[in-house]
Amino acid sequence: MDDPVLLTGASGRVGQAILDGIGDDYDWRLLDREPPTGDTDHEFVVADVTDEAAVRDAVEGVGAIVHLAGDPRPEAPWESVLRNNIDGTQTILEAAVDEDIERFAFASSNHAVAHFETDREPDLYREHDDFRLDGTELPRPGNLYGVSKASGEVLGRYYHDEHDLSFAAVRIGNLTEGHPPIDYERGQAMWLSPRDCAHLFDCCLSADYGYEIVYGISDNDRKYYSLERAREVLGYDPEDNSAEWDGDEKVA
Ligand SMILES: NC(=O)C1=CN([C@@H]2O[C@H](COP(=O)(O)OP(=O)(O)OC[C@H]3O[C@@H](n4cnc5c(N)ncnc54)[C@H](O)[C@@H]3O)[C@@H](O)[C@H]2O)C=CC1
Ligand SMILES: O=C1O[C@H](COP(=O)(O)O)[C@@H](O)[C@H](O)[C@H]1O
Repeated sequence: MDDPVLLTGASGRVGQAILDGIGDDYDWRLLDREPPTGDTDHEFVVADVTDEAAVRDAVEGVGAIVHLAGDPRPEAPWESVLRNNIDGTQTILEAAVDEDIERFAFASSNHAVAHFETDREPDLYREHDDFRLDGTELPRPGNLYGVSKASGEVLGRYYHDEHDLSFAAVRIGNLTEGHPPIDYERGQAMWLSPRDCAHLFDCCLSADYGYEIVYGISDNDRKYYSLERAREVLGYDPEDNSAEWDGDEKVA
């Protein structure tokens, strides 16, 4: 990718994991509504993703977009997810197709499919259980935040079908600063390490695809999300496994 890549929500946890991992590999244009707290090596746009004029300026000249900006709280109220997550995503997508960008990677979430866990927990969190979601299932959100993430996936489907935009939704599990403790079974099953996160979004920026929904977790022994589609289409090859960690400590 020779053209700049726009990274929205760049100041957050996922944005920082991506920049820590592949910050030197692309010409980044960062966007966040909060100004950077320290020095940054990259161009930084302070803007809200619902501000259409600012978004159009930010998208000008970029070849791809990694769209992370939004309200990440599972308990976020409707007003917030409607504005920040749904309207913000539509604003960026509309600008993206007008700019004819090549690839669009979207931070979706495990919360878009949380109700598949209902009636299956805790068994599905355990190694012996072979239940897997593979990205072909319809959403079953567990909260309004999950509804907003499912809406982002559907918006991507529309912009792909209508405008031929390459769109990859990554249903991120749980990228935590301190790794989930070994006895938090759900967290262990959903863990995405910072380096696997950076690698996965790198794949989204380099692979050829049309419309994809993939799961964003590490290669955990416990899992109920399949990694097959991410491996096959994007070339995702995760290095980490939550079973080898307890909190910040490597135990295997
Ligand atoms: N951290 C995780 O484990 C997971 C994160 N995600 C998704 O990944 C994305 C990033 O999440 P985190 O980095 O964890 O959240 P975060 O809260 O650390 O970062 C989000 C960033 O987006 C910015 N932002 C929020 N609304 C904005 C707006 N309207 N305009 C411009 N900037 C805005 C915030 O200022 C913040 O810097 C979110 O969309 C979240 O839903 C999905 C699943 C799991
Ligand atoms: O989508 C998200 O999911 C992670 C994990 O959620 P949890 O409810 O299983 O802990 C969450 O940490 C993150 O804030 C959210 O954006």
